[in-house]
Amino acid sequence: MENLTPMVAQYHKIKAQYQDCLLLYRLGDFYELFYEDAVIGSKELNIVLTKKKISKDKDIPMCGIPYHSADSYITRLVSKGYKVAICEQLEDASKAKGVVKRDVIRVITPGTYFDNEKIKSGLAAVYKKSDKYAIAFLDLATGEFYATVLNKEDLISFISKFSPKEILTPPQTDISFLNQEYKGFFHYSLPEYFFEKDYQQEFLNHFKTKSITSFGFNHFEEELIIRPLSAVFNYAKITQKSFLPYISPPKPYREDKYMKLDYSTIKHLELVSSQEHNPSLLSVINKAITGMGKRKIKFMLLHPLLNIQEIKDRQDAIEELTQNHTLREEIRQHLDKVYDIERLVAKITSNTLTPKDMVALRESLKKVKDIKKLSPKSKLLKNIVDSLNPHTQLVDKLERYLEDNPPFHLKEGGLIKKGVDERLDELKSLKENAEEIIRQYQEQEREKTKISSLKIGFNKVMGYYIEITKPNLKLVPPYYKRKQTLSNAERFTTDYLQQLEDKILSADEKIKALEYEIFTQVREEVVNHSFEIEETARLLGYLDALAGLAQVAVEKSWIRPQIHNGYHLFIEEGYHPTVANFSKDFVPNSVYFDENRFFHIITGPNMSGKSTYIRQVALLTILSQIGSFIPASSAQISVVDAVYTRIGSGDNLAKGLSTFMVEMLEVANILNNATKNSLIVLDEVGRGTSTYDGIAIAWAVSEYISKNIKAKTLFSTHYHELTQLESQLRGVKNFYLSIKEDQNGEIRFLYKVMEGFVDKSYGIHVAQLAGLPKSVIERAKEILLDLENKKSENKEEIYQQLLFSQLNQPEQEYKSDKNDQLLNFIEEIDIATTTPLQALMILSELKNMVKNLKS
Ligand SMILES: Nc1ncnc2c1ncn2[C@@H]1O[C@H](COP(=O)(O)OP(=O)(O)OP(=O)(O)O)[C@@H](O)[C@H]1O
Repeated sequence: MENLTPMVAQYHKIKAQYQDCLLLYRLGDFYELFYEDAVIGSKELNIVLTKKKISKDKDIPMCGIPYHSADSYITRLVSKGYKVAICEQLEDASKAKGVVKRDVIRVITPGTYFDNEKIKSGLAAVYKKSDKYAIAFLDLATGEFYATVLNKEDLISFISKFSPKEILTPPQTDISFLNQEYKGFFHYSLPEYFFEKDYQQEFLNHFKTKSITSFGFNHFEEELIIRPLSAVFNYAKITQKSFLPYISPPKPYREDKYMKLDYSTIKHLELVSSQEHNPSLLSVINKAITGMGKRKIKFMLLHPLLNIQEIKDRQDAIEELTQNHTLREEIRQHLDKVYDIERLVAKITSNTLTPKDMVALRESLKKVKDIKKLSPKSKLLKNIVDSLNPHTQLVDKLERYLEDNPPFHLKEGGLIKKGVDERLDELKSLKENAEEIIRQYQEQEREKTKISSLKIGFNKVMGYYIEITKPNLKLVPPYYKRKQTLSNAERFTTDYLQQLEDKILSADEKIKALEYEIFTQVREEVVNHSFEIEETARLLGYLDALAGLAQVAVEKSWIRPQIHNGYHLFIEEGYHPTVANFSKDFVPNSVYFDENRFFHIITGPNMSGKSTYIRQVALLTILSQIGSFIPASSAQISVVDAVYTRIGSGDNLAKGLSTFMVEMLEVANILNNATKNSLIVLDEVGRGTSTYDGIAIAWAVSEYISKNIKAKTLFSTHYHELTQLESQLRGVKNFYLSIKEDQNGEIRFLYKVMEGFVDKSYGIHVAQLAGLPKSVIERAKEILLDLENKKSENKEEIYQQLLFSQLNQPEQEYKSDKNDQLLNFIEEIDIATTTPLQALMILSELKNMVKNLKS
């Protein structure tokens, strides 16, 4: 290597250990980036790229960010997926001999950046064995730590529910399928050894256990699950170094406890995030007050329960809170003073805290005592309140020790109250009373010396001194030591004054150091209670979530659905929880599923409310199974094991798959996985291809579900032809969204679901609503009228023939007489009685026939 200055040589040595990171190298008040890092930094942060001279004829690229505002720059880099290594000066630059000692004190990565509340953290490790994926998820900010083994589909859904920012795998593990579904994470590979024996041992040692079965994991999955667990844990430990927050033992994630909600269902039903201006369901029901409560409601929404008793326990709790206003209000008022304890624990244990965080923790824990005074009756609420730990001793100590209004910085003093430490009190009183003490000493010396003009003064150069005017010099006692001679006076000091001066001048520094020491001891004590405090945070979060759901129920007059294990599912006069929120005129609708009517075909013109209705049923079922009340007049909900949806959305192209392919993949997933206890919501399946293919697929899918799966299904469609299934298949029932047509042919949407179907499309009306030019609409109306006025007897026949010729006819036969067929087909068309939709289908078939003929 060329002749490098000692500092550049040090840089190279450190950088070599952090090759995959941008190295922020501390130089005085700046973090500097060099070489390639500087080029990247200046581009990504939009800061000037400069040069640093490292030898007579060599410059290297350099850019710098000020130490005091580094956070915002680091946030930007990390959000873009860079890992940032923070290299600090480890000694006082002014006292260093040679180049200042430096080292990396922490590596900040997208998944481990837990100390910025505006950015979501979350780290996952995935280990693949044959077709199984062991996954561990760790959020350093909130302490969530889960692990499980999943198949590919469930892995996608897990990732979308927990949304980790960083996913770690051994090299060559392909998880690109995740990226196709769920964006928003960075994938890094870790060396194989992170998943192997030594690291596993490190992990077990940390938790002082011999096996992860002690955390509740199954013995037969142990060998697999420990791999991502130890990888994720050791990665956090290695990157965070001494800033690693407290990590509680991992918990098994039991997906079989919860209703299955796959990624597309979560997305299509807009459970936690929505497109455009629609609100998500979460935003409507999330009336929790604390961070813990808000996170708990999100978890509950993404994990509806299957166990009836558990659901009922939640319902009982929410019911009590809706009926007992005082109880609800008191809980919420207490929680209003509770900070995000989980985040506070992370900050305190990782030593990234400010003194204010410690006070915030104290104030939050103090509220537990008040909450424990409440006496709810329902089992779950009682359990929560009884299990809450008031942390009496710790709170007392924090109360006795911590000042109520400490400064922002740890080393500025002002942290510890009086009465905690004698030395500290003495120092403080010395500092506060310095003037008085000096005045008293001056008084004392005046009396002793009989010099009434004796004066004690202070300046920065001399410190404290006793000033005696020239005429009085003869009275100066022998223990006075001369310090300075002025023209008309002399200045002295005494041993006592010297001691006082030392004490007073060093008191401030000593106070700060002593306060910091005491504060650190108190912090240690909090760290030792981390596990119990996190448990308290979780219980408060649960209480907050239940009180929040009760608040929604009261504000919106929602009712308690009856939950049962049978098959039927009735919702009377249900509302869509998010759409109805914004529309005063929302029309309620009912749904009624039982063994004889479980497959509902919903027809109706565009914009008549089909999609809203079928989503509403799914959302109300999900809400019921999280234990929430729902917007309806009454409801009986059978526990469903999964909600599947096939609802078109515009963002599929990003996956590189055609819309139709995505549609079919989703349908395949449903047909392969749904059971009789599932709820399936299909919105216009088959629309993405030619009309005939579409009808054929929709028809066959309906047959398959109603004959083989028998799941409760809502199928909205524009293919009126499907309504014929009602007479052919058991369980199939037709419904339509009604509209009203006045004498002038104007229509009004009534949004009411009725039994049966209407064989009219109203396409022109919707076109009119959409703002097509008036002349086009008028002309279309004329043509339609003309067509409708003429009748045909064999219209249905032709149509049936058209429909089934493709479904039933052997291909060979079809080809042999295609010429004749085409001619017959055209001859048999009765234009007068063909509806616009049928006309379109006929046109499409004609095109197909001509294409066939040509080929
Ligand atoms: N029950 C209701 N009461 C009042 N307004 C409703 C109701 N249901 C739906 N709407 C309103 O009607 C509009 C259209 O609803 P929706 O998208 O469900 O219709 P659609 O029949 O599925 O339409 P398309 O067939 O074009 O997809 C929405 O903007 C919605 O706000």
